[in-house]
Amino acid sequence: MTTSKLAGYYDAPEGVDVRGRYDEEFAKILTREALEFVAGLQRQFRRQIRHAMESRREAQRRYDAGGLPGFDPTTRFIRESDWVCAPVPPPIANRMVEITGPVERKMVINALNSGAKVFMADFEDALSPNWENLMKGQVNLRDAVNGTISFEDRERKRIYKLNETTAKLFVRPRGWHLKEGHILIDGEPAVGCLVDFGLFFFHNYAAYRATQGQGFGPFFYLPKMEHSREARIWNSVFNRAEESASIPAGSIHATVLIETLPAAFQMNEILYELRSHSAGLNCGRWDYIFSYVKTLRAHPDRLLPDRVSVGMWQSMMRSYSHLLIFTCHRRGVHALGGMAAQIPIRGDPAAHAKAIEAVRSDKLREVQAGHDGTWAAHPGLIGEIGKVFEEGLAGRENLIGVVRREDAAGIGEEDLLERPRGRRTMEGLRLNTRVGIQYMAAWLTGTGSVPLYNLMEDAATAEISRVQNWQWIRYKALLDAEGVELALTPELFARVVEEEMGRIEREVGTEKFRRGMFKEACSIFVRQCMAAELDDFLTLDAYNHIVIHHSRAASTL
Ligand SMILES: CC(=O)SCCNC(=O)CCNC(=O)[C@H](O)C(C)(C)COP(=O)(O)OP(=O)(O)OC[C@H]1O[C@@H](n2cnc3c(N)ncnc32)[C@H](O)[C@@H]1OP(=O)(O)O
Ligand SMILES: O=CC(=O)O
Ligand SMILES: [Mg+2]
Repeated sequence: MTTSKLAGYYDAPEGVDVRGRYDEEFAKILTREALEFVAGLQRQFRRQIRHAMESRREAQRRYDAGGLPGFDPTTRFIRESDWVCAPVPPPIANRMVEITGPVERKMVINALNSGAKVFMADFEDALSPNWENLMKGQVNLRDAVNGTISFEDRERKRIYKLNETTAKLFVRPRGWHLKEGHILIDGEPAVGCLVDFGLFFFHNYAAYRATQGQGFGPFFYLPKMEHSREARIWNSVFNRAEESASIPAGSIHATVLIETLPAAFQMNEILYELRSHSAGLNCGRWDYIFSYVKTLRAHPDRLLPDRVSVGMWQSMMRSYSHLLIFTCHRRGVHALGGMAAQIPIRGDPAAHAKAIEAVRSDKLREVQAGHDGTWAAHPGLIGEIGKVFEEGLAGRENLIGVVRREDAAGIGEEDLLERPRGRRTMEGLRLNTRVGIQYMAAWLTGTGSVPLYNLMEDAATAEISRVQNWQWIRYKALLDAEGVELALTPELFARVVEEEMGRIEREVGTEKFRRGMFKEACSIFVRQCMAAELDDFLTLDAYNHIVIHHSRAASTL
């Protein structure tokens, strides 16, 4: 953490201390009333949040002692009884293609104009949560909701503005585990997701409902939950927000990402908790793979094969997505597919065609399985994905009430836990290392999603690289090195890191390598891969490197 001096003061209410850089634009977001609202949420829910995080640790202790996640016998009645969620709001009945991206100004405009039905504006996997990104993100979303957002690219002499028709906005706040170190509430760092949610809701609910939500909304995505008790907190947060804004109960709708292994056993329970606010579930496949390793960190019989081999074709991934579709459709809500990591490739038509084909076949699998819509990482993919889903939906808005997926009713614990099959290789270790370090270097310098080796990388995909290296080192995995088997020792890993750092320098160029934060990224990544105890999240330790506190002394700027 760094400290420097502050130019002005935010007008913060009693008990709230804003330590982030002062900026007049940010001050329009961080008003006394908005901060009061966020502080109110934190004060009302901090006990439950603390309990939920302690429960996560408690569950992990059971898994570390040899236990496995499973269906909860005490909530069998929720899984087995018939109930449905509140009706789907008409403006979001059709969610065929959803584009996602960080809350960066130009990308927000491009995403809203992209032709996708939904834009998921991301404060999470795709964003490095430094103060500037978070606050500018709030400014950008406010301007987008008000319809006034514009961006000038001086170099390219191009002005960006919103089209007549735009995607419906969903906002993804951070996960429960992340703190907002620039805002202290009663002396404690604020809960990151309550800052993201609270500021967005406070400033935008009225305009959003009037201009885009057709009287409904606002809409959210909720990440990285592990248990329905966490969904219960969100439901209470939504109730409080609706009450304080005097809008009808059930106005807010949220899609929960099923992207942790424990949550796969809690799909019904999560929907039940949020049943008056639900907008279905989404297969967050990348965090899900990360969570498989993390949850089963003490189980040497669960080593994953190379990251590239853990696709949706693996039995455990197929079971998880089919169970999600069955559960959502039974409860009357959308079952969203996930993100294919391929992106358009410039300057190599053959590689580009291959990438597009990979995306097309992933999306075909999704719609044929019964997903109502899916994610796109890049505007250049929307046409192709749209075609696949339009054909699959055949004129319908979604497949709720059409595809029941009764065959998934019998998916059991072993199906969801089955270890993915495939080879573990030195090449896999090298790729994990290169990707992990380069992603971390980007994140430390303010970029949360990057193209690497023609794939989209974000916090979730980078987590897989990290925990997979950790798991392989911890259990001295045997890696295939072009036909020879090598046991992965710390010495071998150290050699690989050195060689891959050399390769990164050659690939990015010496100048960029010198100016970037590759060395810092390398030391964070290596420490995490070699740690005796697995770090819960890549970004927890790294976050300390991007917190900059400004003191209240008069500015010398
Ligand atoms: C696991 C998960 O959580 S997935 C969800 C979170 N991850 C994401 O949302 C990733 C979103 N995608 C991206 O960030 C980007 O597409 C990347 C980083 C993968 C690739 O970025 P780039 O290489 O810069 O893309 P590229 O140069 O091809 O961009 C071309 C144009 O498309 C725009 N663009 C690219 N991706 C997006 C997007 N997701 N949303 C809006 N606009 C986008 C660029 O801004 C650029 O616009 P311009 O022509 O007006 O200048
Ligand atoms: O957030 C999505 C994921 O795949 O992780
Ligand atoms: Mg995720």
